[in-house]
Amino acid sequence: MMDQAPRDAAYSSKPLNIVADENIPGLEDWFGDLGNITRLPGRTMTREQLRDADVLLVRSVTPVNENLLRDTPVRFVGSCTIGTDHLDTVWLEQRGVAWSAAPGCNANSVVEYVFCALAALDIDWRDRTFGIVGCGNVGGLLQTRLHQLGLSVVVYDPWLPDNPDAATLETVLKQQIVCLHAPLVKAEPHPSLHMLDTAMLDKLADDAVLISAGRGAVIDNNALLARLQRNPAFTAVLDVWENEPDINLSLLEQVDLASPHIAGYSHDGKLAGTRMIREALDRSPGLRPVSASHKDPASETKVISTEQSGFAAIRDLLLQMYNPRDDDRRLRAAADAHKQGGLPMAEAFDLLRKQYPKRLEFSHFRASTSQLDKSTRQQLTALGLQCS
Ligand SMILES: NC(=O)c1ccc[n+]([C@@H]2O[C@H](COP(=O)([O-])OP(=O)(O)OC[C@H]3O[C@@H](n4cnc5c(N)ncnc54)[C@H](O)[C@@H]3O)[C@@H](O)[C@H]2O)c1
Ligand SMILES: O=C(O)[C@H](O)[C@H](O)COP(=O)(O)O
Repeated sequence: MMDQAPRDAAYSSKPLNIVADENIPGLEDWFGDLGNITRLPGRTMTREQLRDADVLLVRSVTPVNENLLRDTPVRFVGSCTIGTDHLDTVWLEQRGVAWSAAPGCNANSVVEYVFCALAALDIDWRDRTFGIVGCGNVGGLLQTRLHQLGLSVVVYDPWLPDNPDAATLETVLKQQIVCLHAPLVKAEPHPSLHMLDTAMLDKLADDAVLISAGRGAVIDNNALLARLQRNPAFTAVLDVWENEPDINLSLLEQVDLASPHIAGYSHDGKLAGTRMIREALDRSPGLRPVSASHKDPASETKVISTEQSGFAAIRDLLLQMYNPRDDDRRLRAAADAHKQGGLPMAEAFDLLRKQYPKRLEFSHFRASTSQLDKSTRQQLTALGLQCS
């Protein structure tokens, strides 16, 4: 991350021309006071569209590199995402273009997705062992939650050898539930591209559950397809895919729970990304600090309850808040429609993401739990629900 002075000093005294991905929520609230905002589809942005832009705001689908920015006046690039693999940060820094991503903005959303995915598959995690690959904001938060739930977890993160749960990749892959939260890294010394190839996938037990919510290409998708065809009892949950948005439809048929890269798409996580980029821009020397007229929307609280007890109660409450089966159903329906001559799959995948329903994080819910036993209430609290 680099907060560096833009080269044009006059830049700070005039309204900014902001070009932004049309799928960034809260743009007007967080950037409207700075100048003009032009909204464009992120996937197809061109250099020509940036010829008058001072600020470029993107999501993960826009490769930001010399090809896009050469000879443009862009002096600040903000990506309202955790991932940065779409940014050529070396080129940006060489050119003195300030940039920022939004570390951790939707980490909580991804962790909630993991528990809801297990609930949707009716997998009682309370007697399973967990392995986490990549232990940053997402993996680290999942690790903390698992500790709070009193569960056993080992983690593989080559940059964090002192993590108290550190283990080899092989050991992590032998756990009953394996969660992938590594970024896509192509460079040595620790590339993650196809880190799970045929040999590594074979380390997973036949009845393992593999949840992938980092970046698609961390798993060799053809190797995963072969493993699933060989061993249908193996459970795969895929939120991220190789070659998004043009995903492998044979793989989609084989996975147990599928979604169009929306693990981080809670309303809270998306808005946090927008806010963090505004804050980064305000810290950027030479850009005008403006009186903040924007504010976070009032928080909503919804009351939920259940007739169930024990794990069934936890499962029921989680799925009332967010049921990944709905995402799975929509993605499979889009694939079926495509096969019958509907939209190209890549367009359908992007449309599902663009039209994603508003999803609130657990903290917005109060569970009416007086009839539940103490241990169940403690687990719900550890998962982040308010209990009454
Ligand atoms: N599915 C989604 O909606 C969604 C949402 C948020 C983030 N993500 C992806 O998840 C990734 C992780 O998010 P984060 O917030 O934890 O990022 P982070 O940068 O906080 O942490 C990433 C961790 O991965 C580790 N790492 C790097 N190379 C590795 C390797 N080869 N093997 C194992 N670990 C490695 C790093 O040391 C770091 O601790 C992001 O980079 C992003 O690509 C996906
Ligand atoms: O890196 C991230 O923050 C997530 O993968 C994010 O949810 C990606 O969403 P997108 O930018 O593709 O809309």
